[in-house]
Amino acid sequence: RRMVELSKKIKMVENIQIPLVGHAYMFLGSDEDRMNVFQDLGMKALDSGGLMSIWQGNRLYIIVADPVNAEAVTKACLEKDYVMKCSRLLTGNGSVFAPVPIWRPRRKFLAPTFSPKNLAQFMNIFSRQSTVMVDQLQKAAGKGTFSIWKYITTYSMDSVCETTLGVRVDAQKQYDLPFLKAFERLCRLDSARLCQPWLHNDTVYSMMPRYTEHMECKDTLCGFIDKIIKSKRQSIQERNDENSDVIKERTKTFLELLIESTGGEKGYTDLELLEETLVLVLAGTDTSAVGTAFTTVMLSRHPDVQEKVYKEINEIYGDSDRPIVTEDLLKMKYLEAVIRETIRLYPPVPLIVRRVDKDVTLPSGITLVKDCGIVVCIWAINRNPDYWGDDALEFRPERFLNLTLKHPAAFMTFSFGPRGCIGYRYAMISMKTAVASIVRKYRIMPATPADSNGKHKPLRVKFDVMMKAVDNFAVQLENRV
Ligand code: HEM
Repeated sequence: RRMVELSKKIKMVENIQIPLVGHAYMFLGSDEDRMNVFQDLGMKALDSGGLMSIWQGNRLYIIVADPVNAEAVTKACLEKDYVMKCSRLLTGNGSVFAPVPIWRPRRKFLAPTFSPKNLAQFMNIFSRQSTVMVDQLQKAAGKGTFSIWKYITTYSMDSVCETTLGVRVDAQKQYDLPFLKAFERLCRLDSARLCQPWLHNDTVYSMMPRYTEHMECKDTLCGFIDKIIKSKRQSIQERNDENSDVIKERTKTFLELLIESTGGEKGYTDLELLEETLVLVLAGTDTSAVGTAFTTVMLSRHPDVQEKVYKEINEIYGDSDRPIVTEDLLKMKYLEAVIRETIRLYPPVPLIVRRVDKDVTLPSGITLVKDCGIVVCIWAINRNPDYWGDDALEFRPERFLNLTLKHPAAFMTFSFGPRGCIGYRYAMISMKTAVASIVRKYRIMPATPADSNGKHKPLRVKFDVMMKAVDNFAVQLENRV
């Protein structure tokens, strides 16, 4: 009843409401249809002052498209929505989807492992893996249109596995490893389940044939990581026995940092380590890969911007083919602006869903009642003309040079508040290294040429756990000489 009263205070989406279903039917259709619905709802929320409401079955969801309300809800509503419980089948109590009492101490242990000092020691890994990616891309250079996604996502997977677990999975060279296949399949199964409300119930899902497949893939993935955890514990023990300072100074993976920061043998159990490292592999791989892939597409469509990026890189390296180091990344200010502008317009995670666990009064005076859901529409907030100007929909990287945000939550790509992305610095290092390595060697060209006015058709996007390009990030490459 309180939700019904609230729904009268916030503009409701105009589509017909079906008894018991509400507006849930709007999300049926293809991945592209679903993304179009999210975009449309976000833009309508913008038009109605930043908030909009929608019924999913018997629950009211509030769509938030302005940074003032987004800041308030991302700080006050830390519980993930019930719909996210589906993903716990894979990540258990891993921090990304865990209930607040479990998440809070875990975030405390995880946060220091992402310190700039720890991240800087990973630079040689990103650099080496990006060299492998550039070599692999040679197969596609000069051969017309192709999808760059496979190359970028395997670069990301190799980097994340090496920095998190300390293993070289060589995904860039061998695509058919059981671990990789299980990872890919699980992402698809999870995404399909999230978008089909009738599969949300655990009992119903456990009776479906796809549940068996889900659990088989989970066993493959977890078995692989569990073996690594056990052997890492063993080698840390051996190193401690040796007491060698030289060895202690080498690169420490997230797994080792977590074992240490939680108190070694007396700290996290193997299960807790498994859940947290699995979260890092899942949250860190495709997110950064999508950001990198969208950036290559934007560079292909904006040759003037690409030339500026190339010039900046050329000033750093000239004719040298030395590897990229941390200091180089600090000099790539324009490239950083290009990546930020890309992920403003094309945020890899276009929305987040939270649950109101106790009444929350928004700055506008509206009180969100316990148990309603909140969809923070990152897509729309990042395009809000009140905060980005009349050219909010245009790709203009210059806006990020010396930018002071009009509101701290106006750029929402990495979310906001205590539960925002912990890996944003890591992601920026990974994306900058990847894009710089590609532009250093290749000229990126669009899949199809621009029209006579130099304009391209709008980029078509779909919702597939993350937001991706419908054409799977098609571009062309040409060697720079
Ligand atoms: C462009 C790349 C990335 C984007 C756009 C992104 C986006 C996000 C967003 C939107 C959230 C917040 C969800 C919420 O507020 O409910 C999040 C959470 C998280 N991200 Fe990222 N992420 C990226 C890269 C990474 C990387 C590289 C890692 C780790 C290596 C990572 C680890 C995490 C973790 C662990 C959380 C959960 C935080 C918590 O609940 O305390 N992310 N990310």
